[in-house]
Amino acid sequence: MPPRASPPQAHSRPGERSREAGREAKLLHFIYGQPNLENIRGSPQKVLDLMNEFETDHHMMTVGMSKGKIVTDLIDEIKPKVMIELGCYVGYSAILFGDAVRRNGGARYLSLELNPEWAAIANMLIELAGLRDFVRVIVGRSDESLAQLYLSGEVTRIELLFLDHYKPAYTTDLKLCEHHGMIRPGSVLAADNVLYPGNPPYLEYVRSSVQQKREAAKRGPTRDYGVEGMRERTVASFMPEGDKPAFEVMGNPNLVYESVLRQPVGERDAIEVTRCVGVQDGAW
Ligand SMILES: C[S@@+](CC[C@H](N)C(=O)[O-])C[C@H]1O[C@@H](n2cnc3c(N)ncnc32)[C@H](O)[C@@H]1O
Repeated sequence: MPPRASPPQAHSRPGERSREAGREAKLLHFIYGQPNLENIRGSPQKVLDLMNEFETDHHMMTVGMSKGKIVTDLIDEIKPKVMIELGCYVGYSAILFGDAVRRNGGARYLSLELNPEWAAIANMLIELAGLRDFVRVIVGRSDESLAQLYLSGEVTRIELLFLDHYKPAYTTDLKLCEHHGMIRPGSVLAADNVLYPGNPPYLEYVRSSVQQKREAAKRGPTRDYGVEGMRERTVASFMPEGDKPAFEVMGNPNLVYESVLRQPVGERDAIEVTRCVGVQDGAW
């Protein structure tokens, strides 16, 4: 069964932002149809401003400005050479964060996206923003792309990872990175949508002690998504029904995390910022 392109479409009510099918391509026409296109070319901020303007009457799945600021502050602090995001969509966060990584002396922004049409739209906007040589959109499912990045030697360590894709895959993708030794002291994770639509299994995992994770690991490696506490609609988004992670993973329960919720004022959602601060020796 082919992957579902987007979450089930809700019909918009009068006064609500449009959820019409194909609005991602409409965004591209809106931006490329601007009379002053040459003024916009090469300016990430001008492209983002137009995306924000389009969002005033269209529902888009972008991280937005207030939550985005939490991540750009992290980029200013960490100055990653390479940053990875899971879930590109039409490129809003790739442009916002890719620009910040470049400004901070970084080398590359890698954006992993399942849907090739949205990846193509993102690429056109990334190009317009002048980030074509800096941001690379990798089409495919995140677990397979992460494994490929590791096995090819392109990424052996996570500096800063932005998680914003299939909600049940946050924990399994993190465990996959742990399994390959990509998460080390100093690695930072920023996870979007942890309050809305919510991601209880991920929050539980990153807030668990080493002891609690060792206990849970006694059940052995899993090849299942944890979906407890998630809405059916969230679980049914993006991935084919009955999908399983590509790999059986265990993770590394010995990693010590410090995790905090960062919720902008007036925002119903939040970003969970998790720092790996150590490794505890010992078997489990
Ligand atoms: C919330 S949107 C990302 C928004 C984007 N980060 C932004 O702020 O502009 C989620 C995206 O994740 C993609 N996605 C869902 N599951 C995925 C997976 N397993 N691997 C890669 N991308 C996935 C979806 O196709 C969608 O484009």
